Amino acid sequence: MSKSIVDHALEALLYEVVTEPKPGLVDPNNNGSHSDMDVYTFINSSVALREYFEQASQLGESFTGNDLIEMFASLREKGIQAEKAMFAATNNVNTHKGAIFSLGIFTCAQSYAGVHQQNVYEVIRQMCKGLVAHDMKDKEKTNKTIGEQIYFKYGYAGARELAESGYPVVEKTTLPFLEKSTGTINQRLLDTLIKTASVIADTTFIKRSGGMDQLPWLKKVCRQYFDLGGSKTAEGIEYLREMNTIFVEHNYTLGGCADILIVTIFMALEKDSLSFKN
Ligand SMILES: CC(C)(COP(=O)(O)OP(=O)(O)OC[C@H]1O[C@@H](n2cnc3c(N)ncnc32)[C@H](O)[C@@H]1O)[C@@H](O)C(=O)NCCC(=O)NCCS
Ligand SMILES: Nc1ncnc2c1ncn2[C@@H]1O[C@H](COP(=O)(O)OP(=O)(O)OP(=O)(O)O)[C@@H](O)[C@H]1O
Repeated sequence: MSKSIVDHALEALLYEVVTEPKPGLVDPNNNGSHSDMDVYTFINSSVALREYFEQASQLGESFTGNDLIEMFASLREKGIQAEKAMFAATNNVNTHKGAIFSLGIFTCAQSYAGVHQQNVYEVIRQMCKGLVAHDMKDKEKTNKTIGEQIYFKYGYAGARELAESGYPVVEKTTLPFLEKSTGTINQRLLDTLIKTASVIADTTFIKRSGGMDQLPWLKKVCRQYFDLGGSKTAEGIEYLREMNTIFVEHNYTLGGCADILIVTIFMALEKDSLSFKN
């Protein structure tokens, strides 16, 4: 088992939650739009997930079959157990459901890619081939998850769609953006979070804002943040605090963007491109 991959997965979870000020999301100073959790809940949840990331990494290292869809099926079983471990550690609060899915995929795929000298995004595409069709075949299902409801209403498959396409947004946009960014790690991660919010459609935001209509507004405020100089200016930071106030008023959040930030941090740590850069 590759120790550093597991360490990087846990570091990615913790780097994300300590980054502040984040609009709507939990950070050390503020619970954002999440009254049922705080930064300590996230620490408990992260530590409880170590075993899962060890299993995900081990699976990627040891899988010898030809069909990576089978590796993903096996990862998902472990993911379902990990969700139980998360709920047990958080008093039944959903801290890391999206991260169990996305970061679990990255941890497993990166381990497999290391052993087989393959491209991690290509490995993910092979693992998640047909995922949306596989998960979204029952329109009549009762008790649909938010992701399923959004898919059947708008045809957008959120976290599953990004996984099936091999996270092009990470490979082409958020990771290069983070790698080029400068400043403290906090500044670089804040800018990368807002960059992420300007390029993906986050189903937690769609759910909390009641549909797709507020997505153009979100893109506009992200642009405004960068026009003000982003995390390197006092105006940019003040704007994030104002965004947080608006997010809390409307109960908006960016849970999916946080997950994409987490996997972006994970890849940057794996590539050793996240040290302090002036
Ligand atoms: C696909 C997942 C994320 C959940 O699906 P669900 O239908 O509940 O989706 P929903 O859209 O509500 O999203 C869940 C979480 O994904 C994250 N997310 C939202 N949008 C995005 C996005 N565009 N990109 C990445 N992550 C996103 C958020 O954290 C959100 O809370 C996963 O939990 C899952 O497969 N659940 C089924 C049970 C399972 O197999 N669990 C084990 C997973 S390894
Ligand atoms: N720092 C963070 N703060 C808050 N949420 C985060 C953070 N990082 C990641 N997330 C993601 O946001 C999701 C939580 O969103 P949300 O609270 O809307 O879900 P829920 O608890 O299922 O729904 P609700 O609270 O509406 O009942 C988690 O799955 C988690 O992956």
